[in-house]
Amino acid sequence: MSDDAKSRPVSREQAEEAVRTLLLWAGEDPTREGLLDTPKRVVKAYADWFSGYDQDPAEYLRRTFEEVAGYDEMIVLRDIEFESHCEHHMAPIIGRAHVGYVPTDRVVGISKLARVVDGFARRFQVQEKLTAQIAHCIEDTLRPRGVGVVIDASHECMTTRGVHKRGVSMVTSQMLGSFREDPRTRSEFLRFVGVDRR
Ligand SMILES: Nc1nc2c(ncn2[C@@H]2O[C@H](COP(=O)(O)OP(=O)(O)OP(=O)(O)O)[C@@H](O)[C@H]2O)c(=O)[nH]1
Ligand SMILES: [Zn+2]
Repeated sequence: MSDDAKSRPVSREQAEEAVRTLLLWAGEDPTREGLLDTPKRVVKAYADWFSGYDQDPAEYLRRTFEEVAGYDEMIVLRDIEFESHCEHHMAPIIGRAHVGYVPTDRVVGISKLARVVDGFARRFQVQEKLTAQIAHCIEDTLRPRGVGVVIDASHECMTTRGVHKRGVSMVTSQMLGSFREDPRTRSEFLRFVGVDRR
């Protein structure tokens, strides 16, 4: 959500006005000194948290390494910390993603997998959708033998409000190709990721 984004149906000023409305609704006085810059700060924070709408995560996977083209074993990036927001309450989802794939001919720089996670996480999300989007993006772009994504995250809409259950985390997975069809590949990935450690 960059400042100069042209396709937004509302302006930054309108977004700031909406924050002022929420402050009023909560019982605050948005004209008191401590809150004067708050709408501006909130909109700036949103621009950061929701910057994923300005990104096409598939673009991060376009540059592949020829030098490792012969490598055909599993590659796993685990413990990728991310922050997202649930689309139901706009509350934070804080967690870790684990991403693995077995390449055919396309291998990417490992940081790009983390960029794909962030590109989808920095949107309003449902964890199942986030998990599937990451896996399908890698499948569609790299055409690997298989891909697996596991996400372990806590939802603040469940910890700071509603049922108030702290320490609960939600685990989701999306396995495609050999990760779905071959039980050995699937269990190798889950062993690498170690989601059963604790
Ligand atoms: N499956 C799934 N559910 C989610 C996710 N994020 C939030 N939720 C749930 O979405 C549901 C929304 O339920 P509603 O009954 O419409 O909303 P609510 O009255 O605020 O529900 P409570 O959270 O139970 O107070 C809640 O059960 C949330 O826990 C997610 O990523 N995946
Ligand atoms: Zn929620």
